Amino acid sequence: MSWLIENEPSQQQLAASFRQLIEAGPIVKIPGTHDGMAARLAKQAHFKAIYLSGAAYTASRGLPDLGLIYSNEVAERARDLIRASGLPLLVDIDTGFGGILNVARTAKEMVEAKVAAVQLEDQELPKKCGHLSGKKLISTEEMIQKIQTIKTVAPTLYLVARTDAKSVDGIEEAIMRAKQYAAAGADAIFPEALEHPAEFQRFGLEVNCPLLANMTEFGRTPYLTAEQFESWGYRMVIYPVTSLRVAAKAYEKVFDEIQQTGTQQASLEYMQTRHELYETIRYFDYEALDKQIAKSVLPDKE
Ligand SMILES: C[C@](O)(C(=O)O)[C@H](CC(=O)O)C(=O)O
Repeated sequence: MSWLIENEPSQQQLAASFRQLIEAGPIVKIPGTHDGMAARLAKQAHFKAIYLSGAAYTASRGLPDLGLIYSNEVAERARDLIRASGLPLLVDIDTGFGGILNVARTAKEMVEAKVAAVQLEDQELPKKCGHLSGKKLISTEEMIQKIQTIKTVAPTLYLVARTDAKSVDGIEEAIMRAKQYAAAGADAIFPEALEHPAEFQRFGLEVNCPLLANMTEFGRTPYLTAEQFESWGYRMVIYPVTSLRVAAKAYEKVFDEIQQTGTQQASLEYMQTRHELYETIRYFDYEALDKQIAKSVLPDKE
């Protein structure tokens, strides 16, 4: 799918595909794609759904993940990813960007952007990365109201409710909240920052609802495979910040090389070539749309 040259599914179709993927199994591996290029490459790698991470989105703007952003900004990036890939997108909407009315506005904007699914967390503002210390939670009642609001104003959105309670009040509280969020209408539960396989397993046994595992890097969760999560009953696993971390390290390295040597030549083999780049974004199909643009011929050397 590419915005101007292919038909784009509707929000309802994308949300239904997302739900169907989760229900049908096997576990859905959902990579974070922080921009349109990453979204297209994820599609090229045959992923069936993609994720827009709050941490990666904010970092891509040079900002910390501390609740500094607004729903319309995230919706705009979400729209880019959907236009670029045509894939069902799960968006991290943090706390919903405020209180109940802000949650309602966010949900509406996500539907307008053709987002298939959203992930809402039970932290207070300013929110923090789930794997850091010092988080504060809103009450279970307030989170339930937020969940019900989304279901009322945007019934087609697939809703993943995240609880950060494990690292604040312990696993019993996290399980209790998860059950209440599912009863309030959440389609799936995301238990954040679990630290041991036994905790993932316990959640799987006690919470009777589709579950999402967060396989972020350098966090509290040990590196576990999609197959392991699946064996404990999980239906989705996200790799939220991977694309951004890998890309950032790569350009950190090449910037250093240019500073040190005055040329980027030693890095050419790690780059997407001009040809590969144009293939990814379907450059020539866009060019062909306008007969006034002469068809480009690429230099032999890539
Ligand atoms: C899932 C998450 O909310 C995100 O923004 O992608 C983060 C990821 C991270 O900071 O590594 C999280 O709070 O786990």
